[in-house]
Amino acid sequence: MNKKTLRDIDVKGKRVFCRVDFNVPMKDGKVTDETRIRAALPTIQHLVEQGAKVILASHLGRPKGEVVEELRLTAVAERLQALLGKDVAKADEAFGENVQKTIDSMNEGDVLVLENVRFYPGEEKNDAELAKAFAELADVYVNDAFGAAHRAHASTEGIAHHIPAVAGFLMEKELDVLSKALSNPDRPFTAIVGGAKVKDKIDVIDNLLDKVDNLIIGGGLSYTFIKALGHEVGKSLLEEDKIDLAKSFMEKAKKNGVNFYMPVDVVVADDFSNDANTQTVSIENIPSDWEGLDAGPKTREIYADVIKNSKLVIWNGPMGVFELDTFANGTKAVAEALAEATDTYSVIGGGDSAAAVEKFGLADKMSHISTGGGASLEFMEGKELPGVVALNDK
Ligand SMILES: Nc1ncnc2c1ncn2[C@@H]1O[C@H](COP(=O)(O)OP(=O)(O)OP(=O)(O)O)[C@@H](O)[C@H]1O
Ligand SMILES: O=C(O)[C@H](O)COP(=O)(O)O
Repeated sequence: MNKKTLRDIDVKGKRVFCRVDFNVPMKDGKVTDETRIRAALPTIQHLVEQGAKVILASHLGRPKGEVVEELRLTAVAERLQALLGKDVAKADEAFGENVQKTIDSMNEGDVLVLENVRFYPGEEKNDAELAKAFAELADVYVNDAFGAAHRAHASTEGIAHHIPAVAGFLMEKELDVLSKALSNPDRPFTAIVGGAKVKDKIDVIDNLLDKVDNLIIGGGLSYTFIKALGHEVGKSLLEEDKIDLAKSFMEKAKKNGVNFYMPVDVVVADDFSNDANTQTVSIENIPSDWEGLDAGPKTREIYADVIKNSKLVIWNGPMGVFELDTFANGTKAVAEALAEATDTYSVIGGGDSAAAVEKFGLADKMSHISTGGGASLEFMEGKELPGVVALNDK
């Protein structure tokens, strides 16, 4: 990586403003998935061990510049305290006089969690004054929030222009894995793109077609491709205005010598529910009143074979409506094939695909599960991440 990291600086006795992504799922005031907190531990532990005064900042949810009681970071700070096994203080604001006083009284190795940075309208606007106010709290800025690196906000981008700014260990690892995958991949290299809409995946499919050996299309976006082949898709998800684009992707695959895989059979249902009537049909025979919600058994077998014969697989987006058990088999087949393919390096692109492998209990069998949904997608699209660009060059 051409950016400075924690390894390049001495933090002893320094006040370190460390941006993390503690945007974790919550229910009834409790953290329901602490993956992102755990992922930030190596950086936090390093800062503690090196004797820094550790000031942690994060957003939680989308409070839109206002204080939303349920989106305070108090429960998150409690989880962090339990995971770190040491006291973690929590401020009720993210900058200002009170916060300054708390920081003045910190000792080396102390940890403080600031309040949700999105309680302030200036955060998402990347307001220069707010960025300066954050910077005044600290001597050094560490960005470990890969999941928020695609956002140019005051605590992810603006602050980096005021004090020395480096990447944390999680940020470094995420960028290393994803850049190696895209710039110097082990081959055969397979990308699996699923999820709901073609429109959200246009740039990622386009960019991947220049890099991969195999492209697998699945999930709701398959139906626009099935329609592009001239078949009817019944009540399945279809983006009429993207049919020509789907055709152009198939042509680009051919031109680039990329093996293009899409479903050959699908599971259709008469209702969007677990108790729906279902049948498996080939893509030429989707009944007009039914909706395709999962990959069929032949498709699953083909996808599993491609995966097992790959050296590197990156996966973004589920193969069906995996949240409903009746339609989870396609997504599960992909997750299981990745788990069984021990010679294959698997990169799960955050978001729903990460939730799916968790749900199937296969998370520990994957080589790398990104903590970034939107961020990993934008990276795979070939876009620069503002939170990374703003860091100091090596
Ligand atoms: N055949 C289908 N019909 C309708 N919805 C589908 C189908 N297959 C998958 N989905 C839904 O797609 C949703 C996820 O797709 P979406 O494009 O929103 O995000 P994603 O691809 O998971 O992106 P990320 O992984 O970055 O969060 C899931 O909720 C899943 O139920
Ligand atoms: O959950 C995420 O993808 C990140 O924390 C970014 O959150 P955002 O989409 O609300 O900016």
